[in-house]
Amino acid sequence: MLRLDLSNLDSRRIGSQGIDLEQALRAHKKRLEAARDALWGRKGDPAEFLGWIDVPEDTQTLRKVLRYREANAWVEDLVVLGIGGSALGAQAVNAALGKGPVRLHFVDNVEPEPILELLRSLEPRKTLVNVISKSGSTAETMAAFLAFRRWLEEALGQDWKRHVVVTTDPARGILRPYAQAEGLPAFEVPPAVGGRFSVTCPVGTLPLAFVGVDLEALLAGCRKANETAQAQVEANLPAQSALVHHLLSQKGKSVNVFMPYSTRLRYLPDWFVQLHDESLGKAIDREGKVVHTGTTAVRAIGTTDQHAQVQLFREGPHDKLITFVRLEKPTEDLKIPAVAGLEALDYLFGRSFFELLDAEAKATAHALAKAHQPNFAFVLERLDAYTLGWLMQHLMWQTAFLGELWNINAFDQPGVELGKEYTYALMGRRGYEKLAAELKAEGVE
Ligand SMILES: O=P(O)(O)OC[C@H]1O[C@H](O)[C@H](O)[C@@H](O)[C@@H]1O
Repeated sequence: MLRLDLSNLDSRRIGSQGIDLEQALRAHKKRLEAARDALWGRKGDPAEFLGWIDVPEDTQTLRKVLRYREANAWVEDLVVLGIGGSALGAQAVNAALGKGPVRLHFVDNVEPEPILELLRSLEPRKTLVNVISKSGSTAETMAAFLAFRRWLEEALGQDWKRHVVVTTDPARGILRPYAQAEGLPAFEVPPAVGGRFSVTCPVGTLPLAFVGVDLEALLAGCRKANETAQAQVEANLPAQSALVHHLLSQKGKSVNVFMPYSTRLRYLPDWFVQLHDESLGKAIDREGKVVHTGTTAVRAIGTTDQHAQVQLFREGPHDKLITFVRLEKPTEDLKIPAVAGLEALDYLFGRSFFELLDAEAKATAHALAKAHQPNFAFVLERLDAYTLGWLMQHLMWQTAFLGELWNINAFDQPGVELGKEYTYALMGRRGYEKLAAELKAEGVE
């Protein structure tokens, strides 16, 4: 179960910084319905990159993933080589729900020391490498693959092939033909699913199958989010949270703090930051007009960041919308014991850690509201696969709705290309000689 707690956005509570949600829903009903119908209507067109809506229905692929996991019971360490959308979703779900027995490692940077440290800690015979790249061309992932493939081959000879599994586009890029030529097992990233929307396809499900996540439940939660995204505006949770973002951005809230009260959800903000920022930070709208849309998502974790960032959230610039994720029930709880001689702490004696966590979440949200800082919460009944799947698919929908409201393409990322090309030029890639010369003339070499 997932619900929205919008009480700290209410203009009756926080004044002009807030909104009257009921009135806003009425006023924007037509627009939200048009957005909803446009998204559902375009779903079948691969060029629209809305394939993530239907992926949770694909039980056949899930079965294939689960069969692969069963056939590879020897794996003790699974190394994911992937970056951005090819790593962040699985990383977030693993931290929240992964229970082993396999140890999952993510290589999503090219800093040599951590890669060497990981390589030195692994036993090649017990290690499976999952190289994940939709494009099959991302420099960081490919560099890591070259290194891990060599490491496996040096240790295992021709048997290295049993230790690599590829996840990539069914046709495009260099990984697919390479997997075919070498006879490597390979899973697909559906062409109409962008990386940051891919956690429910084998990009996410394959690594998560090795750490015992209930994938059936995760996908069922995603389907529940789809159901709400189809509903009338009054029951359409993604349309509502998107509207909140839209209206608050119009009130100058250009920063979007995403703050789960959960250490288990510590990587969810990283996943959300990519989803939100890459999708919505756009220079040009669908009509070709210069717009520079976007709000900047910021990571925070409660209670930890109460002691680091909340001072700014409360008293700093009024440029923020704060999104909390709160749990209603713990999976397990721990009593705080009474200790003689420390009676000053008797307000804690006999209470539980979850009670304290919950009190801090509510207290902080209320204290922010008192300072007229708008905030709202996704309230999860508990942290399980179904609810997390629901939340993640909800956030994908929220992003898609915002793309519609802002009339931008939420599914491309043209702004990251030039940096990649400069990298190729600096690395001396064939075909980039002219750009390298330009960079040199500009003092970059
Ligand atoms: O899966 P890949 O093609 O390797 O892409 C990995 C990531 O890199 C790119 O630069 C994009 O900005 C991201 O949206 C993408 O998730």
